[in-house]
Amino acid sequence: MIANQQHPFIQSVLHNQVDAKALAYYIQQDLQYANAETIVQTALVANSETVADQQLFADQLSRHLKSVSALFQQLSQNNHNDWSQQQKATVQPVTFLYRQHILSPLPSANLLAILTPFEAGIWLYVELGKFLSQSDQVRQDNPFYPWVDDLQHGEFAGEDGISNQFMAVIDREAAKASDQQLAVAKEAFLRSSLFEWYFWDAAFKQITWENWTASALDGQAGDLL
Ligand SMILES: Cc1ncc(CO)c(N)n1
Repeated sequence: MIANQQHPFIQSVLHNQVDAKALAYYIQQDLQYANAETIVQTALVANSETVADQQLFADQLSRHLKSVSALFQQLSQNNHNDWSQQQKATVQPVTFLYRQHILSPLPSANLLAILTPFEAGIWLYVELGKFLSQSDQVRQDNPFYPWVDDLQHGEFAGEDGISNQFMAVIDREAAKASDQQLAVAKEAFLRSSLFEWYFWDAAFKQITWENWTASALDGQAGDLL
């Protein structure tokens, strides 16, 4: 989490120096990540054992779909990007890997396994939102302001926010899990935090499959992009 706070992309937000190309890449790739989150949330509904859990996940899925388009339209407008062009971008390498990471536990049909890597991303976003908001440096003229505002005042943060509600489900399910299931869940949580860092990094450098291909094929793969 601290590494995420210190990442140059987040630092550029803090200093109102977000690069327009990095933000455009972030918007397009996060929309693709959000589509994977939609699939994860349908699996959470499908694998719930009570109507109360089904309702929790279905209600959040509905809010997710509303906020995804509202927030990303606002970010696109702030960044002078055409909203109609943002939703059909190629899924780039890091986005591809992170999506696979949150989708991979779906066949397990296990609530703890499916919820943990997905909630880790929400938790990290809430914490980063808090970090940026408490810095008191991100104002309305900052193109990333709607993101910070959404995470602080939206449905995610706070005592009764969805992140805490999902954490409570994780704790409840963890009490019934085997040591091996707990170890897998913990690893999945940490890997999501790592993927979050790489997601900022990919946006900061606008990493594409073309970059990866050139880097691998021209034999100058020195720095891992
Ligand atoms: C990459 C990423 N992680 C977490 C969230 C929170 O839902 C998001 N929208 N995108």
